[in-house]
Amino acid sequence: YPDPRQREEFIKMEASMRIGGNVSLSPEEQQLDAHLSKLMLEEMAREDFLPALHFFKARPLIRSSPIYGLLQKMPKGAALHVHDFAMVDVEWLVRNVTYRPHCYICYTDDRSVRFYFSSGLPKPLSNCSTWTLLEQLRAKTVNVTDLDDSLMSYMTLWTLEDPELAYPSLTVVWKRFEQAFKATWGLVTYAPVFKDYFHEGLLQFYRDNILYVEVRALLPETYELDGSTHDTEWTMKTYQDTARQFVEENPDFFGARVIFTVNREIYPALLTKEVQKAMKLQVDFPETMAGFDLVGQEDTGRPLWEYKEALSLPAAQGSNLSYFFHAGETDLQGTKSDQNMLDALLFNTSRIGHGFALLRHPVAKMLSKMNAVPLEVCPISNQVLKLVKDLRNHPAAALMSEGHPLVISSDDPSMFGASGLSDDFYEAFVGFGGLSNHLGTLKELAMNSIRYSSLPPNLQEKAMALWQRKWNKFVTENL
Ligand SMILES: O=c1[nH]cnc2c1ncn2[C@@H]1O[C@H](CO)[C@@H](O)[C@H]1O
Repeated sequence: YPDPRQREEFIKMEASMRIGGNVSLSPEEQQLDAHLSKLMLEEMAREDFLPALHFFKARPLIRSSPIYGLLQKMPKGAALHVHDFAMVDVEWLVRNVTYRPHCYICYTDDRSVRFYFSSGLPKPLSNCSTWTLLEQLRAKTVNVTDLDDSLMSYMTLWTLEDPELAYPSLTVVWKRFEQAFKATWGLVTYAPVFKDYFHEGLLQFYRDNILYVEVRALLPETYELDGSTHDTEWTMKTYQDTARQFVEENPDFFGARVIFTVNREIYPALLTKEVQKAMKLQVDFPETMAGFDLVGQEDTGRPLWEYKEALSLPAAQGSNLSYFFHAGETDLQGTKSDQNMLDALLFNTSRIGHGFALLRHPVAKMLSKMNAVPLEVCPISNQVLKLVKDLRNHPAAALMSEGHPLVISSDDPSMFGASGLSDDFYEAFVGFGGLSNHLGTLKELAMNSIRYSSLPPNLQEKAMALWQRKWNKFVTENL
């Protein structure tokens, strides 16, 4: 006959192992927590459990849920995993950016679009129609709203169609995903737009109650109307200036740092130059440069190990360049890329982007836990990019239950129709634990995002103090 006291102890033990399991709550926090539990019960009693639905179908229901309302108001800390050109909703790109003068458009053979700002007719692109000035196209168009809606649809995966029909396979969804970035490219690399885009991106995160952002950035050349270009340093400096300006305008925001990224299609011999560039940026922009990463589809890209020579340079040269590798964003087991998490850890990565495959790699999992190398978990991204259907089955649900270090982020909110971090927090909070989660979970997730940021210790302390003030205010205002 089982001993009921021992049973009680085991249950407590599990609860305390969870993320947030040991966070102590003030009387006010306990009151809010009780309210939150009631809301969670209601959420779980719904006929459709929202994290089990595809986000494209769940979004309107999520947005009207009281839990979402709270999560939106909650100070969520930092967004540590977001990509440069997927921060701002596409509505802003179309309604603001494409209405600026000198904006040309062409339609590609594979049903996408390209944009380019130019004082004269741009040079023709292969596999693209002739360039048309958007202003003229709109003047000739009867239903401009339809035209604008169609422009938006090229720059996001978000659709009202059945997502399973629109994106039947991983290959298809990734192709459309990269197409959407290409469609965005000519708008966001136009120098005047580049600045405004980042400012708007910070604003959208700030409005979602996030106080600090780390951007994965390709740092491309940007161009002007006359076709002249600016180099990587310009791009980096513009990030720095824009972040500083934003903090001046909004003193309760903590700023932004940049993780320089290169696509993992690059030839290994060519990565050396990129890593050297990263080391130089680290010296020239110590305030803003956070580190280096490789991006793009992991299954089809080169495994990290093929880049080992280039990636060994910083240590050999005494550079303090940090790594923030994407790794384990794959479903394929036993492939070369399936070792990326281990290799990321061997290269001393500061965090792991995704780590979706971690449960299948006990050694990598142990190293990540022992060395406190957190995963950047992006629930909606993993669902839309077809790694998991029902978010209750996301590996992070298990990892959260055993207190594995992780943070929640949104990856590419504009691509998925998400906004800031709130949608991903909803999926994580409700989907990865249901009633086992509580206010302590949310508190620890938010604190993790500051603790595991690339900010130096003295700034981390300041950011944490700022977050704590906001948190206390949030708690008292929502009792
Ligand atoms: O979830 C992701 N995994 C890997 N790469 C990504 C993800 N999201 C975006 N990018 C990469 O970042 C570039 C834009 O900066 C995109 O072109 C894409 O290759």
